[in-house]
Amino acid sequence: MKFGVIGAGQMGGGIAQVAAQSGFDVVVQDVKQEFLDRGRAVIEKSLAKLHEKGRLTDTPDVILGRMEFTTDLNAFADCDLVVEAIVENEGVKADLFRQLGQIVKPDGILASNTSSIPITALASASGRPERFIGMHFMNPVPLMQLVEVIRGYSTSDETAQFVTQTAERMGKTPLACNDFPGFVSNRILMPMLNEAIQCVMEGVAEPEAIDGIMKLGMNHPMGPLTLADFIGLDTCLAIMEVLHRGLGDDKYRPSPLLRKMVQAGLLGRKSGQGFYTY
Ligand SMILES: CC(=O)CC(=O)SCCNC(=O)CCNC(=O)[C@H](O)C(C)(C)COP(=O)(O)OP(=O)(O)OC[C@H]1O[C@@H](n2cnc3c(N)ncnc32)[C@H](O)[C@@H]1OP(=O)(O)O
Ligand SMILES: NC(=O)C1=CN([C@@H]2O[C@H](COP(=O)(O)OP(=O)(O)OC[C@H]3O[C@@H](n4cnc5c(N)ncnc54)[C@H](OP(=O)(O)O)[C@@H]3O)[C@@H](O)[C@H]2O)C=CC1
Repeated sequence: MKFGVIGAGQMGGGIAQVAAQSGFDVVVQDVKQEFLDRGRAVIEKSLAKLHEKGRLTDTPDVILGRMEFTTDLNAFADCDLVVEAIVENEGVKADLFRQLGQIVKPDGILASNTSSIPITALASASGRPERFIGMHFMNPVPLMQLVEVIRGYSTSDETAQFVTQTAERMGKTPLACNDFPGFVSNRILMPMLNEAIQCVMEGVAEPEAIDGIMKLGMNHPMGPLTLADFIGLDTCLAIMEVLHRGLGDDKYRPSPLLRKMVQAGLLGRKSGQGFYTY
């Protein structure tokens, strides 16, 4: 199977890595060579770590040998499945899917790793809504079990079955849900992270204490502010905006502090500064 991934950021890189670990031939595309180089370096580091722990069936070199890195979208022409993992912005994703619908072979399946954006709207933009689906991996992809599989209004049974089986071949556990803003994962997770940010703004406690309370008191593996920094505060804000707009309820209003931090360029781990310094 030929597996395409668009975006060599934290999610795209992880998806491409796990696809190659599973034996698929993988093409990764990003807009600039420097993003591809950075993505490849992250994959190499992750593979080295997994190899050291005896968790790979092939060597990192063999796995990397199945991967091709390119800035050319035409490289997706003969892909059986293309998963998009670019910025969480509906307009930008829709533009990309409009192009991909023209490039990828007619029986190829297109999928979005979006955290929250309506799958049905992206499916319409692609011009092949029956062969379009949400395939939502969790961060960090090499370590997390779940793939949320989201059917759009016109997604065919064959497409859903193919993507479910592909997720299983990647060693993941696919779980199905319907096309509502934020699906299940982020409808439940993101308001909690937003509330933790609101607690910082209102001075309820220091960030370390908020995270410590949720880790020690609720057995969460990461505190909510550490997790928001890890996901990216820009992505968290984009998801809250989709929830707020899409569900029309003020309980999903993004915290003003979250908005302000994104405006200031404090995006969390990826920019070196968020609630913590990296
Ligand atoms: C926003 C969305 O749309 C949806 C989302 O994805 S929301 C985010 C969902 N993800 C989460 O909630 C993650 C919550 N965090 C966790 O589950 C855990 O902290 C974790 C699995 C990330 C890390 O596990 P951990 O037990 O806390 O410990 P940690 O010691 O940091 O890491 C375990 C090992 O994995 C390694 N590791 C971390 N990331 C890795 C990666 N990408 N590849 C390979 N190895 C990795 C670490 O280096 C570490 O190795 P050592 O044991 O040799 O030191
Ligand atoms: N972060 C997370 O925890 C999770 C995120 N997601 C979703 O995955 C997607 C990607 O998120 P994430 O990996 O964190 O983001 P990143 O910012 O790490 O990576 C996005 C990558 O896509 C590139 N890109 C932007 N626009 C285009 C384009 N038009 N064509 C090709 N590449 C492009 C970016 O380049 P540039 O740097 O120039 O913008 C960047 O390299 C989002 O939809 C997000 O909601 C899903 C699950 C978890």
